[in-house]
Amino acid sequence: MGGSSASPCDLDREFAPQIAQLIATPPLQAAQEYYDELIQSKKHDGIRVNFSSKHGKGVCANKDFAEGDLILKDQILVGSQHSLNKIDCAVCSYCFRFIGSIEFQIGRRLYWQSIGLSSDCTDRGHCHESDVGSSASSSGATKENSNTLPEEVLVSLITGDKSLPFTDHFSLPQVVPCCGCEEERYCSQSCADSDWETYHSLLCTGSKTESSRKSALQKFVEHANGSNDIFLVAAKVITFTLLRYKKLKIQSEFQKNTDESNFSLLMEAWKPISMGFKKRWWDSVALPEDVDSCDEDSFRQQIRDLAFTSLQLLKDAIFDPECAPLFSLEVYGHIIGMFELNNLGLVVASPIQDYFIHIDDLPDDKKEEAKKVTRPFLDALGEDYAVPCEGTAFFPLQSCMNHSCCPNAKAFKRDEDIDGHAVILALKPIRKDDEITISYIDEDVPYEERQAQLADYGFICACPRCQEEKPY
Ligand SMILES: C[S@@+](CC[C@H](N)C(=O)[O-])C[C@H]1O[C@@H](n2cnc3c(N)ncnc32)[C@H](O)[C@@H]1O
Repeated sequence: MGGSSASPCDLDREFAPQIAQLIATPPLQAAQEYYDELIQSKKHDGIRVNFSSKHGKGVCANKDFAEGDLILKDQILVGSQHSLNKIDCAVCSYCFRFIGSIEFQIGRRLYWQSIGLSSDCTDRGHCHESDVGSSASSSGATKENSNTLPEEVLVSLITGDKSLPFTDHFSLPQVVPCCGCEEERYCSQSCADSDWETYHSLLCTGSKTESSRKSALQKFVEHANGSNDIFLVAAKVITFTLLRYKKLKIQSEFQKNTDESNFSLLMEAWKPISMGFKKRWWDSVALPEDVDSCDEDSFRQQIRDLAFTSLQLLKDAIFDPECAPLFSLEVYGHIIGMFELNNLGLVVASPIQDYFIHIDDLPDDKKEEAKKVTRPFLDALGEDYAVPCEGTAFFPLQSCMNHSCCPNAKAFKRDEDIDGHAVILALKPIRKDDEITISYIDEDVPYEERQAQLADYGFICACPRCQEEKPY
């Protein structure tokens, strides 16, 4: 679609040349320098980022890897837990580690479940820890009680008054609340400070925030929660850039305050994001199966309108005239497109699973005793008793890895990987200079299905396996 109807956003016209620079693929040399520096600063000496005319960026091995070797632990640049997943998992909003205690995790999940809020419920406007114990406040309840545990038992798990056996083997970091709002919680003061400095000071809806911004932010969040929570992570990209811009501005105080010098600071602040592979969201998203191809234009127009509504709400809250091009629909669409196209799932396994496995593995006498206490909780949690933390994140190096249906590496969390870092392990021996590939999809399905899934990423796979299995 793109060009078939004019953008509803005035900024798209007013700042067209600046926007073109923001969304352009960075020059090869600048990109190479950026990745070389990043790899050096993070000491990922086993890899390098290469550029080819065929698939753009790709990651190559800088040394031999044996099967099972760790290739890379890639730190999130910008990420966010899915809104609905917040009901199931309490994690640090900065590093995505599980926090509190096993009792806290189990208690809050069963509590929300008991009052009808669960991750398959669509109204999640009221899930604050401060509501615990006052179920009348949860007007969003939509589900029958699915466990029979008394509310006071659940509340005492959350408050720490009740403990479960053997949880001391699974201690989690204490909850450090955001100094402003009830939404964000951390595993340490240092994560709280980093989040504040990097994104959250502009997105906090708490007491430190001026009331007009607060209500605008609340409207933005409500719209994202009711439509697509990818807007929340897109907003974080914008605040990440704005806050970097402000820091650079302070550092370069001696420079002239012209539009030109401000824009070059904005380009510098945007640099880590500029490296991500991007396309306009509404142009690149695959047409859902239930949308007829003759309705494609109107489908794409609807997505663009949805993004525009979200952007307007975000602008009401945090618009900064010095960084106006960043608030254009064109840039917003490319940021969202970056998350859609980069295979950027964030997953952290729940410690609840390890806890119940531990109970099951106890010697018989201890096991019986412990199970008498834990069984009702396990039964109430049901089949999905250990939902992992899930979200969307931009990993600067993992996002340079190309896809193969016969990959030589895999994103895989080991027992010790308890935060949001992406962990890439070798699936087979990899020789120095080989390209490192991962699979963006479930590769254990037939050729046609794989190609259909890869349509979401905007390419047709021609890896050795696909060439072999391609029907003539
Ligand atoms: C996560 S990025 C990978 C890095 C990308 N090559 C770049 O230049 O930034 C995903 C995009 O890379 C391209 N890509 C990845 N694997 C590919 C493959 N096997 N064949 C063709 N294009 C591929 C597609 O355009 C895809 O949407």
